This record gives sequence, C-alpha cells and structure tokens, in this order.
Amino acid sequence: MDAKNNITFILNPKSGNHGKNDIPDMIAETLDKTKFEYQVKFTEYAGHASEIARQCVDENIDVVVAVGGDGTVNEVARSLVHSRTALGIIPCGSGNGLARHLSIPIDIKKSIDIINRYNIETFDYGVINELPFFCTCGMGFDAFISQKFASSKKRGPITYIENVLKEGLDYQPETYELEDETGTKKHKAFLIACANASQYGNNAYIAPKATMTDGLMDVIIMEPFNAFDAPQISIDIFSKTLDKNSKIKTFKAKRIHIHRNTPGPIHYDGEPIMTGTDIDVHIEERGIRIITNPEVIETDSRPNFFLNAFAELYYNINNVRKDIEKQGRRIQTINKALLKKLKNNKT
Ligand SMILES: Nc1ncnc2c1ncn2[C@@H]1O[C@H](COP(=O)(O)OP(=O)(O)OP(=O)(O)O)[C@@H](O)[C@H]1O
Repeated sequence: MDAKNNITFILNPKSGNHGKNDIPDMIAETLDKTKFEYQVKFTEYAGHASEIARQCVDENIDVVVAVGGDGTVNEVARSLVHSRTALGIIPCGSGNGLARHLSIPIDIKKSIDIINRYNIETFDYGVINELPFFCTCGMGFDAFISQKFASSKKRGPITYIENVLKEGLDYQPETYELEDETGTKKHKAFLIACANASQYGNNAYIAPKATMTDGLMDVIIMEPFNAFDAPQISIDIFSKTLDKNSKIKTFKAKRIHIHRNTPGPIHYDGEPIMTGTDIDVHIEERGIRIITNPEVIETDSRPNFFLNAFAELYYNINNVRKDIEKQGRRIQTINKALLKKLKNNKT
C-alpha cells in the first residue's frame, strides 16, 4: 500500500466572525483517512502560522492547510514558497480572495473535499518590498482602508463598506512615479493595485483578467474621481468589468518601481504596513504549490451583499444628481451635497 501523505492544518481562531471550535471535528469526519495522516494546530498570536509552517517545511510535511482568511493564507504560504510542501486552504476569513480565485468553495466541508482530491498545481506569487503576496498588494486608498480596518474591533463586510463610504469621498489622491520596462510616468491616483489573483476577496474583482500562471502581475491605476463616478466603479468591481471603466488604467508587468513623495502605508493581501517613499513590486514565477479545485467555478451564486448595497447607493446618488441638476448648482456644491447625503446614507 502507498504511504499516506502528511497534512498539518493551521487554524487561526481569530479570523472571520464565527467560532472555529467545530472545525477539527469537521476535518475528522470529512478528510479521507485512507490517504492522509494529519494534525491540527491552533495559532496563538499573529505571525505564529508562519513559524508553524516553516517547521512543517523542515519536517518535509506534504501539505500545510491554512484555516482562516487571506492574512492566515499569506502567513502560511510565505513559509512554503519554493519548497515541495503544498498549500491547502479552508477558507473561513472575511474576504477569502485567494480561495475564491482558485474556485475553492467557501464551505468548510466542501473545501476539505477539495483537499481529498489532492489536485496540486504550481502558481506565481508576488513580492512587494520583500513581503510576499499571493492575491493583491497596493498603495493609496486600499492600503489606507486596510489600516483603518485592521484597527477596527468589528470585522466583516458591513464594517468594511462603512469604512469605504465614510473615508472614500474625503481621501486625497497622491502622485506616484511609476517605472516599468517601458519607462517612467507620473500618475495622480486614488490607488495603485498590483494583482497576482483577480480579487481582493468577497468577489471584489480589482483585476478581472489576472491569472496566477502568466508570470506577470496586473497593475491597476485608479485615477481620481468624484462622488458621481464612485457607484459605477463599485459596480464594475463586483461585475468583473473594472478594466472597461474610463477611470482605470491597467497593464501587465513582471516588475515595477514606484516612487512617492511621502512615506505611507502599503498592503500585502490586505495586511497593512508603513513603508518609505520607494516601493518595488515583482512576480516570482511558479514559486508556490497549491491544492486547487480542478473544476473552475465561474460564478458565485451566493447573494452579493456588496453589489446590492452599491446598486442601491447608485440609485440614491442618481436621484440626488437629478435634484441638484434641476436646481442648476455648481459642481463643488454638488460634491458637498453628495458627501452629506452619503454620510447620512444607511446603506
Ligand atoms: N491566535 C491569534 N491571535 C491574534 N491574531 C492572530 C492569531 N492568529 C492569527 N492572527 C492574525 O489574525 C489576522 C486576521 O486573520 P485573517 O486575515 O486570516 O482573517 P480575516 O481578516 O478575517 O480574513 P480575510 O483576510 O480573508 O479578510 C492576521 O493578521 C493574523 O496574523
């Protein structure tokens, strides 16, 4: 009989909004014990998942499964790069961007079934200022909001949407000098995102065309916009059409360098960190082995909270715009009126 494969599950009890106590039982019930030997370990502090995963690589464990959200996946995966140990994912965070990109079901038992199928493929990952990322990294508004979100006691989509609405209209775009193999250009931008995978999480497709096997990242430059543009941008993000929006410039690159005038936050897979004025981003080709769903799930049939909320907002904003246009007021007054309306908006 063939030897069994070794799996270590690393469970982050702090990810997402629900308890994790029942997950070891679910693993015991669903994992195919004729194929695998396994152990479950709980993280005790931020960074612990990386330490456990590094030990697993040293012990030649076949698979380390991150049980948590993208932060936990990042911590585990960064210890596995360029090793033979594969990453598995049981997605139970708030966003689960990498799991969604790889068609891993957001359902604990179904995601364990994917591990049972043991379909391992090799994927690209990215590096921003020496920090590995597997989904996306960025600077500007998304890094700013990751910072706000990290310090928020409440987590989940509602907190996130509240933060985006509260902060988005006041946010001041920055100027960046972006250098790639074609030369250096200045961009005034609301945010710059570099994507290895297509989404931030929760089906927010910042880079709908990104694949993890092309050896390239998708660079997304979101230009400054006003309150009237915001709902359409949001709807495009959730409808996989952001690349068609007139406020978006996008291109593929293997390596970029960005210079900005003042230090500020960046994020890697949603984890914020302060950094200086110079930022390097590149893609490491085929550097991480991941257990993935051999069948691609094209559409996510679960109700999309964000899309519904933004569609309602879009409807409200258009009504405000019509009222204001009827009264013939100037654009600054329009923005102020919208700001007030949005801050009072319960969606
Ligand atoms: N035992 C622990 N105590 C406190 N923090 C922890 C512990 N284990 C891990 N962490 C930290 O918890 C943070 C959040 O985890 P994670 O990103 O997996 O969940 P999430 O934010 O809910 O999901 P997502 O990133 O998909 O939105 C990570 O930054 C990780 O370092």
